[in-house]
Amino acid sequence: MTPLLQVQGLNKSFGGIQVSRNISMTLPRGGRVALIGPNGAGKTTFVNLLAGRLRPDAGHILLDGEDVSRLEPIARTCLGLVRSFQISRLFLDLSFADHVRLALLQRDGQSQRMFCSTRRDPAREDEVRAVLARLALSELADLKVRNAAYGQHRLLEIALALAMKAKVLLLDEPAAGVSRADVPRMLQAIQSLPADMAVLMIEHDLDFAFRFASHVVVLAEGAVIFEGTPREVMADAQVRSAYLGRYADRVGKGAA
Ligand SMILES: Nc1ncnc2c1ncn2[C@@H]1O[C@H](COP(=O)(O)OP(=O)(O)OP(=O)(O)O)[C@@H](O)[C@H]1O
Repeated sequence: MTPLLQVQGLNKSFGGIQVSRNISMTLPRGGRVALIGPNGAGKTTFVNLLAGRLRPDAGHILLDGEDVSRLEPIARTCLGLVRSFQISRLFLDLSFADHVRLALLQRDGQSQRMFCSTRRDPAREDEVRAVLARLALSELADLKVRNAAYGQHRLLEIALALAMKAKVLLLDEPAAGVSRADVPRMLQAIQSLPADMAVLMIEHDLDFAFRFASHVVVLAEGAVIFEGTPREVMADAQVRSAYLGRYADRVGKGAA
């Protein structure tokens, strides 16, 4: 079966410095993959290439077999390759339910309707409630984004990807900046996403990444240096020296 997402030989340079080196990987339907690596390894650049914010110098990105490498970000989003919404793009004076409603309207190609009609479609309202409930956000339905906590904003970003019916969700450090107490809730939210949605997450918090992922890709100096299960990644000598060092030792001791 064709993998949902296929990345073939992506290269990207900035001013003569190669930041992505011949990156290839696949993501199956429902895959849960963490992308890890040291600072400057090229993780964000890679996600920018996938999402369409950057164009590769060479290589291809195929979604469901269709080459999307030259498409604009919005066209990729419409095909189901969705990057988690950035907090800076939320509307402070709209509620959580409003945001989900807008995402559903956009998904269904009806976003112009919000200007033409104030009538609420009962089926859509059911869906708004279902999306919020899935992420345990029902109680915040009427809360304006302005009055919500940072961790709640980040949960809303995931709710929007759910509403958009993402096939592949790209998450850029979902736990970053979230208070320690809220991290388990974030993990739970991500784990509650539909089983057929593939999720690729960049994450510096390795405990978080390894709890989420069944497969881990390690980038260093722009290239994939290792892929495997969290256990295999922690056991690999090259990965330990390039990146994991103290983390793997700490976890190893903790487990002993
Ligand atoms: N637009 C750009 N122009 C020039 N250099 C860039 C640009 N974007 C990224 N870089 C460089 O590319 C390299 C990889 O950066 P990138 O942000 O992709 O790494 P990263 O793995 O996401 O790092 P971090 O974990 O610190 O966020 C870095 O050396 C960075 O300075």
